[in-house]
Amino acid sequence: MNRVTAEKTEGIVPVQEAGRIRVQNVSRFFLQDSGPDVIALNNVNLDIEPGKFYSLLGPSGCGKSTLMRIIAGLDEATLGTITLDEEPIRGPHFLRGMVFQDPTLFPWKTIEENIASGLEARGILKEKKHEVQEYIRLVGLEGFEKVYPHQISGGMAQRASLARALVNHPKVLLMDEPLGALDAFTRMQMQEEILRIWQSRGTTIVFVTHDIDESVYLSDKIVIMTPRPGKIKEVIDVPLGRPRSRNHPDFWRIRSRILRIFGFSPDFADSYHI
Ligand SMILES: Nc1ncnc2c1ncn2[C@@H]1O[C@H](COP(=O)(O)OP(=O)(O)OP(=O)(O)O)[C@@H](O)[C@H]1O
Repeated sequence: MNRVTAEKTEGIVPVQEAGRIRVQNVSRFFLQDSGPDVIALNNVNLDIEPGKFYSLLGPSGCGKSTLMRIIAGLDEATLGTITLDEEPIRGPHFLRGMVFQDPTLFPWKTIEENIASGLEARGILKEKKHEVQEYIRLVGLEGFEKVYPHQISGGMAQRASLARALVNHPKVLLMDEPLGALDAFTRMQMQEEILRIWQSRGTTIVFVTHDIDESVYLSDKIVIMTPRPGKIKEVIDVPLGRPRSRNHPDFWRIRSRILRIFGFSPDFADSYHI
């Protein structure tokens, strides 16, 4: 453990055991009054191993958010089942923490109150209040406890929404394009932060992105999805150690393989967003 990790994770209560998600024969159809019905997901099967970092990668409309919303319990599959540790998913639950592209903080609450809101909703804020400060420290927001969301940057707001999910000790953290709205510099900083927190907490992560390099940099496994109908084309292993170098030949090999799967030439160097 490096010095920063040791400093920032010290005092944090032990993590829940990481969860296993099984997606079995899941389809989601959207019936339209006019125009053809949409097959957002078509017979998707995926076994998400506990404690691993998964990315869902694919172009717009391939069903990434739909799959995340069903895992989160915010939407229901038309066909098939999804389980967390063998328990069927029925509705949202704090054991499946969610972070969206828009940090969705309550504007009238301070950062501290926002992070505490999940505990408050579960009626356990009184006994767990000390943990709020621990998570504020874990995500690097010390000194910003009493400020309101409009007073902080997008990156800081995303840290707050990450802390709000983590304070509930989720078994799984679902992150739907959490870095999509950030500038390139903040985005790279946040990639490091997410890795640091994931490595210290051990939670299973499912992370949606359009960015091939981001998926190779972060993930243990990359789930490649394709649209019309939305389905999984391939699950790619990323057998690279950490920390990773974006310039390492093995990094480039995986990146090139993904570009080829999407039908791009591997020397299509500048446009790695799909
Ligand atoms: N509520 C809805 N009603 C009708 N169609 C929908 C609905 N939600 C999603 N869809 C359609 O389902 C398909 C998959 O959408 P989804 O948002 O899951 O894709 P995505 O891969 O997350 O896209 P993006 O990267 O642009 O967010 C798209 O064709 C979308 O238009």
